Amino acid sequence: MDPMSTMEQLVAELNKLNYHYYTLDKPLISDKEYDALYDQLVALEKESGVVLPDSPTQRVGGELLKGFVQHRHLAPLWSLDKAQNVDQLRSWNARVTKLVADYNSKNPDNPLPQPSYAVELKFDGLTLNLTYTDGRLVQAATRGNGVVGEGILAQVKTIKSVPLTIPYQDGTIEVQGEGIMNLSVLEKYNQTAAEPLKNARNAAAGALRNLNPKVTAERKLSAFFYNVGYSDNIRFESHKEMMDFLRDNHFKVNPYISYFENFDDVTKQLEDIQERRAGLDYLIDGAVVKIVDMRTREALGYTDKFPRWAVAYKFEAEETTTVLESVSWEVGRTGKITPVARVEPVELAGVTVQNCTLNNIGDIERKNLKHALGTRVFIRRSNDVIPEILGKVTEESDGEEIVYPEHCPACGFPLEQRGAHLFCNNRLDCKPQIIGRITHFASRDAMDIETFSVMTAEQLYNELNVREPADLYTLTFEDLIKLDRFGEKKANNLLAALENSKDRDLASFLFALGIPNTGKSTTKMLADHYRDLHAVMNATVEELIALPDVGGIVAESIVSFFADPFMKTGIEKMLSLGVKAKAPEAPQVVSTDSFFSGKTVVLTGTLHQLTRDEAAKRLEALGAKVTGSVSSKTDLVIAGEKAGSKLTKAQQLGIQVIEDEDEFIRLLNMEA
Ligand SMILES: NC(=O)c1ccc[n+]([C@@H]2O[C@H](COP(=O)([O-])OP(=O)(O)OC[C@H]3O[C@@H](n4cnc5c(N)ncnc54)[C@H](O)[C@@H]3O)[C@@H](O)[C@H]2O)c1
Ligand SMILES: [Zn+2]
Repeated sequence: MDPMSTMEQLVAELNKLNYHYYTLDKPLISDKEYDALYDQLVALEKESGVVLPDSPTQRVGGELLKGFVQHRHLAPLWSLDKAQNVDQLRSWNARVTKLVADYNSKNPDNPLPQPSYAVELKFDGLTLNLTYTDGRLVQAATRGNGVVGEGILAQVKTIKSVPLTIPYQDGTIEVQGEGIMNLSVLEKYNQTAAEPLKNARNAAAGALRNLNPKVTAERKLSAFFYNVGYSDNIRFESHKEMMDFLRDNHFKVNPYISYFENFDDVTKQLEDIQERRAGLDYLIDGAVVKIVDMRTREALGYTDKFPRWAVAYKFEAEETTTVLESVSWEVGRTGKITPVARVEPVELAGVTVQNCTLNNIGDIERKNLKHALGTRVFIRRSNDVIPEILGKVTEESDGEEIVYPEHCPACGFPLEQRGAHLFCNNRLDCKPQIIGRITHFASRDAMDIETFSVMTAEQLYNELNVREPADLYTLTFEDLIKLDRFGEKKANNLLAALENSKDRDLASFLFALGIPNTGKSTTKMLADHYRDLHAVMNATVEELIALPDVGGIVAESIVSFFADPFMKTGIEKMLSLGVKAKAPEAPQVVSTDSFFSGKTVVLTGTLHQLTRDEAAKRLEALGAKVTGSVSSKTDLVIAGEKAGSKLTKAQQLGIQVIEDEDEFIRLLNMEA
């Protein structure tokens, strides 16, 4: 195809994509894919020197929706030039530096300062432009086509952090920011929504451009503000001054803004932001680098589309689209069946993605994926987690049905549906469940059997008939040495690791058993509370529910786990083979007649003869309750060296204080 026709096609395609993205808030492809097409058009325009009249490279944003009043921005709203990598960022900086040098050679009397830089996060949401007149919010608008936007005042007013009035009352200003939906809010919303939202950006944009402000309010949006685009009366000298103004006027400004004199430090900061990205509660698609000095900004000016004094550094995309090819079903150690999607291989965030999670059948239904085989879907991968399918690209398009299995794919046992999940109840005879249980038992947080892996579990299952964790403790050197890939050393290592594991504490042992719905913190709490394996095994639901953080489901899971004769026999077998399931350290008998018993004690300052932790343990053993802060309920404060505010407070409240460490030790020992 000749370049001209390619360009025409690209322009038509991109304009269609823009319409779906900007006007309908329902993108047809991912940003990553869009950017690739866009870059292709830019390259062709550069090569040919021709720019078609309706090329998207010449305009900002998209068409306005009908139904909203139009708002003409007092100053235009821009798009941002972008850099995909550090080289492109350096080219931007080279252009800036050159323009500044040119300016200075023409204006030697009043030169611009050396460029210095502000680095901000680039929020992925919807641009907001708020108009305040004499301190009152009078209009809020979308960016629209950059010159005219849609008035969405009622919608923006539902954002609780947007100030309706501000202290600054000197005429009219326009303030720009980004309306966003926090990821935690999106997750919560999706838990109960009839139609889950696929993406926080479109969720925010769709909510703000909904004619019904009640819908906007339900989405609980937030916003960050980063620019004063227009003002009747106020001029800023620097970016910093502008940010201070925004903060002083109660706008929510993101805390991650940093300033640099040196361009190399800017690139370091970008790496830092990239590392933080996964921990943020909102989407960012990059960082924005801006020139700090306002006079320099004016001198650099604007192209048709963006300011020359700022650039967006784009991060690797976390979202793309691909075709859902098939679904297979995996059996976990609790018998839970998890659907795993196979997709057409696609590059995403530096790796080739082929498998995605679908969580459970409830998830398939909620995401409207039941008839999605062979259709295009959005997938998302953040950090190292397994990519997730978000939903169909076009809700209307139907593909083949995902057929749910009726029998366990591993053992053929009929499956049972509980809530959103399918389960294979054939616990004693379903290979992946057994392998999963044994592998979990051996894992680091459980029995910590070194060098043990899934492969070991499979080999022991296949060749030595190991069917449950207890069988591990019957293995002999003669058994192991027969196995493939097992030399003398490896066999001895495994036996030694097994021997060591017998000394693991009760909490780890309980965790190793893999009680459904019961994680590490719960097993630790159980061990601390009961201090004895048989006491945990005999606990009743009523008893368990009374414990901290144990709900009905967890209590039921624990009781029915230990009611299972198979589990009981396995545990007794392990005990007889030398597993100790040792109670946590700290004395069992709590003294009731000591100086400290029944007293609420606060430890503060530095002790020299023992650590604060040790002191707390000793006190608890003597029947004291050790707490962190001094209040009227405190009976006694032990003040070590450099004790500060807690000591002062104790003195104010007239609480008994022991400041002499020797005296404290004497009292502790007296009771021992
Ligand atoms: N998937 C699709 O079909 C599709 C279609 C069109 C556009 N897009 C995406 O949109 C991008 C085009 O973007 P655009 O012109 O709307 O926006 P842009 O990427 O050029 O960025 C400009 C916008 O960034 C926002 N921003 C966030 N944080 C900021 C900060 N700290 N300082 C200044 N601005 C900040 C502002 O709202 C501003 O309007 C494309 O790169 C593409 O990824 C996708
Ligand atoms: Zn099975």
